[in-house]
Amino acid sequence: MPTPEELADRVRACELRLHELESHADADIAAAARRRLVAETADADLETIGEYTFEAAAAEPNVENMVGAVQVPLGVAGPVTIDGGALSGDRYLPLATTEGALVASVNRGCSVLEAAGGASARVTKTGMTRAPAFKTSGIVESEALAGWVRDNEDRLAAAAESTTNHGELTDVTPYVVGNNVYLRFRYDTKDAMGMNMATIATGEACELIEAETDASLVALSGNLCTDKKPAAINAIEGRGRSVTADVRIPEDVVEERLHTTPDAVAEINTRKNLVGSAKAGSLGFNAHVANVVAAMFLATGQDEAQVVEGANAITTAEVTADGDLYVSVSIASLEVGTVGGGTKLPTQAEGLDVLGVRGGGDPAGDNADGLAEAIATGALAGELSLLAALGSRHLSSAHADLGR
Ligand SMILES: CC(C)(COP(=O)([O-])OP(=O)([O-])OC[C@H]1O[C@@H](n2cnc3c(N)ncnc32)[C@H](O)[C@@H]1OP(=O)([O-])[O-])[C@@H](O)C(=O)NCCC(=O)NCCSC(=O)C[C@@](C)(O)CC(=O)[O-]
Ligand SMILES: NC(=O)C1=CN([C@@H]2O[C@H](COP(=O)(O)OP(=O)(O)OC[C@H]3O[C@@H](n4cnc5c(N)ncnc54)[C@H](OP(=O)(O)O)[C@@H]3O)[C@@H](O)[C@H]2O)C=CC1
Repeated sequence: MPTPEELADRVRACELRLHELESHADADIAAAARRRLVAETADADLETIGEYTFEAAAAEPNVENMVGAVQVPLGVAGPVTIDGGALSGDRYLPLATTEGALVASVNRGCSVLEAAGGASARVTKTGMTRAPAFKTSGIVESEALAGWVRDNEDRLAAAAESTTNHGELTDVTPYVVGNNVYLRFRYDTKDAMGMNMATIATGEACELIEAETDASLVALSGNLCTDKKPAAINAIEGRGRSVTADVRIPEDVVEERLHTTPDAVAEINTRKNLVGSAKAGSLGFNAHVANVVAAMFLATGQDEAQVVEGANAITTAEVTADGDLYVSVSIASLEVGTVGGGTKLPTQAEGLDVLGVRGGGDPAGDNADGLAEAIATGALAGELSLLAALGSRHLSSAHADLGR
């Protein structure tokens, strides 16, 4: 086995390319060799980046040109009682973040949820989408293609599902724009977030379409999916899991633990999260759902670029007839999995263990539903705490005390 320095020398001599080192040494030595080369070029010390605790080989499906690992501090909020469709009982919520005051805020929110008897959570819609773009000769052929798709959903399902043991095609919706046709395939991907699964399955279905119609495939992803970009279609139609968490909090709990009133929280929610967001043209009618989505995504091995879709959330708050505070958070497009992607990495798998949702669920899909419910509960806690901090005018002092 060559040493890192010997491998680095061979790259310097142009005998090997930077991404070929794993073919000549184990993954840890390859990473060490790359670190040397990068440190030399950047004139930087990368010692801490090299102090990772898992075997580099474990990350081979997740990263290329590995040089080490970035460590993000991990905190927990809770425990909080969740009455979910898939997840029930007390859970600590794992949150990986560098934003001081965030975990404290979610923790305070969880303590309020506890004092109110816990949160309820349910997944209301499931489906990962992929929408290839087809080119036709014009509207006559576009309309014919849309018709062919509607008449042949069974054949498309058979082709798509031939590539997966778990995935099920649930719907194909055509969208026509002149000589462009976008077919939005939707799959139940069970416990997988499902982007690889849906992409591979859709590729197979596209071969059938090209064989049977005159349309030609331009791109397997035509952006109407929509992955990793802000898009109203996800906020309206959902993508991944559509999930809601809610709670009803007695007035005295709001006053004692949040230093504000149900009226103040409801008014701030309307003027900030609803009217303010509408005026801004935002898709996120919430305060900071992305904070919890991002922190729990990092902690549990989700695809962090999909925080974009995870921020498509609406927070509602109202005072009930007997003066309590009702608050809900509905995330329209939360793309989560408990198998595949980054979920197998050792620290991320332990993050899933904190919630009790590592791996495949029984029945399949239950663990990913449970993860979605836990994230929605964390988002609810975060919304409550931040809305209350705005009500009690504690936002800037909280961040001055904890975040600097
Ligand atoms: C900071 C607090 C919680 C203080 O809140 P407080 O009520 O003054 O604190 P407290 O000392 O009375 O403690 C209350 C509870 O908070 C928790 N707590 C308190 N301190 C800690 C700590 N060190 N570590 C862990 N948990 C903590 C804990 O649950 C504690 O209960 P206890 O366990 O003691 O019975 C509150 O002021 C707060 O939540 N502020 C809001 C901060 C926040 O939500 N920041 C989020 C990021 S803001 C942002 O990124 C987005 C933004 C704002 O730009 C979006 C927008 O435009 O809206
Ligand atoms: N390809 C693309 O365009 C994109 C890819 N990604 C990346 O895709 C990855 C996620 O894709 P994803 O398809 O979720 O993961 P993987 O590609 O890692 O595949 C997961 C596989 O796990 C198997 N599996 C085992 N048990 C279960 C179960 N209980 N439920 C569901 N599947 C199970 C399935 O195999 P089987 O299918 O045989 O049933 C499934 O295909 C991430 O790394 C992400 O970053 C992200 C965006 C776009």
